[in-house]
Amino acid sequence: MRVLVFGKSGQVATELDKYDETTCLDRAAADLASPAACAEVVANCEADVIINAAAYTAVDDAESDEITATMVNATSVRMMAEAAAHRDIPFIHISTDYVFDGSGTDPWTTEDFPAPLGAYGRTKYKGEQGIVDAGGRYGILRTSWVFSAHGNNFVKTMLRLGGERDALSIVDDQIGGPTAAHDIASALMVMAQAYYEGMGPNGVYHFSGEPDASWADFATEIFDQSDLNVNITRIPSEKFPTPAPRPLNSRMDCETTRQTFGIYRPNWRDSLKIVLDELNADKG
Ligand SMILES: NC(=O)C1=CN([C@@H]2O[C@H](COP(=O)(O)OP(=O)(O)OC[C@H]3O[C@@H](n4cnc5c(N)ncnc54)[C@H](OP(=O)(O)O)[C@@H]3O)[C@@H](O)[C@H]2O)C=CC1
Ligand SMILES: Cc1cn([C@H]2C[C@H](O)[C@@H](COP(=O)(O)OP(=O)(O)O[C@H]3O[C@@H](C)C(=O)[C@@H](O)[C@H]3O)O2)c(=O)[nH]c1=O
Repeated sequence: MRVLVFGKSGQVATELDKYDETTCLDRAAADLASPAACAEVVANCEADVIINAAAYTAVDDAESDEITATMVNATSVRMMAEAAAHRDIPFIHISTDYVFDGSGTDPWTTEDFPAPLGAYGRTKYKGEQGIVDAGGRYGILRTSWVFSAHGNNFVKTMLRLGGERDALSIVDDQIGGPTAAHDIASALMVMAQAYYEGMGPNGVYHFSGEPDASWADFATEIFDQSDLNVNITRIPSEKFPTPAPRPLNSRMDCETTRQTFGIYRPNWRDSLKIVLDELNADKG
């Protein structure tokens, strides 16, 4: 199986790059700000499966730059999916909990209707719709709160801030599943194999680490596992204003993913240990 990955240096793409089956394209090889050029890459590629791991992920910046975010997260995605459909190549894409409005406390199922609160979520939802409209074979994996030893993420922000300060205020009313990039890559490769064998049904799938937690719970575990002594004040979202509103309820029901692909929710505390070990090994 030959898997062509859009994105190379991102958190998930860095983990996908570790698999023998993958070839990863960086921005120079495929710039998602140029949709026609990306569609051309798909039209001419030699791949059995495509995974798109590139995206405009700066949630707050997207509020003031929705045009670029739309180009990268929606227009290019639609055109790449159309080119893949034309050649009958399965197209696997990653989406986000931020397509939901965060209401209620029940885990979101794949049947629930997205209603994004901000520009990033809006552009990601448009990307999903473009893939469905393209009419080819596809799998969309919605995940949440991604962390890894590479790139920008909450774990690395906490380690940096925890090294500078002895007290932090962290939001405690947004609840979701922290998910390690290496677990997402593993799930994507299981899906890729299924689609390659003609067995993966088209659809949207949910995948997040368990148990569900607040950002404050996540920060507490990061500091515990790192032996950093930081006093955490648990605050409501309104005490931490950001340009983009975040959903309060990001819980995701991952049952269909388990039933369809045999992919289980990973325990994020175990995965965090692996990531912290990797960061420590990089330091030493
Ligand atoms: N991060 C998270 O918490 C979550 C992410 N997701 C989704 O998971 C997927 C992977 O995210 P993650 O690995 O965290 O992403 P990162 O933010 O770590 O990396 C984004 C990647 O996209 C690339 N990229 C951005 N703009 C362009 C462009 N115009 N052309 C080509 N490449 C571009 C970046 O390239 P470069 O290095 O050149 O900038 C980088 O490789 C995305 O679809 C994201 O929406 C879903 C839920 C949570
Ligand atoms: C730095 C910091 C953040 N926070 C809060 C703000 C926010 O509600 C929460 C997480 O902040 P971040 O900006 O790191 O995370 P954010 O960029 O919102 O992360 C999101 O990224 C996109 C790409 C996704 O798809 C989502 O699933 C999600 O992972 O933590 C604090 O409460 N205190 C702090 O000191």
